[in-house]
Amino acid sequence: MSEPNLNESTQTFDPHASSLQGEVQQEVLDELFSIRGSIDNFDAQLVYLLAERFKATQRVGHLKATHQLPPSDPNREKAQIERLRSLAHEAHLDPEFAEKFLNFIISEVIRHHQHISDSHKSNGADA
Ligand SMILES: C=C(O[C@@H]1C=C(C(=O)O)C=C[C@H]1O)C(=O)O
Repeated sequence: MSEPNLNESTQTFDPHASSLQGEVQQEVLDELFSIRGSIDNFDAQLVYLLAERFKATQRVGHLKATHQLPPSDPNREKAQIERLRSLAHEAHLDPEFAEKFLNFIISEVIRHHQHISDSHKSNGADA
């Protein structure tokens, strides 16, 4: 996985941005900022993980387009959802949320695959 780098948006990010400044005791804010530091690290990992997942699914999209395969694979999705729900249960994450999250990602992947397939066809690759 590629390493997060310090680009403009990460350099200008203010980890202490808050609507609570001046509203609560400094002690409380300090604890909040400390917890938010972890949240920011998790968010960065999520973005980089998702980017790697999309790189892999793009490869699947090109493979499917080359071999005229459909963008979605409902049986694969069913198996993934069942597995993810079980993992979520083990991890004390709401399985409903895990399923919704995976479906959200998969629907974006299918959209990409449709796009790849359309471009492939309009480039005359299947002629
Ligand atoms: C990536 C694929 O294409 C689609 C997207 C999936 C995903 O994002 O995991 C799973 C199944 C397919 O509907 C695949 O077939 O493996």
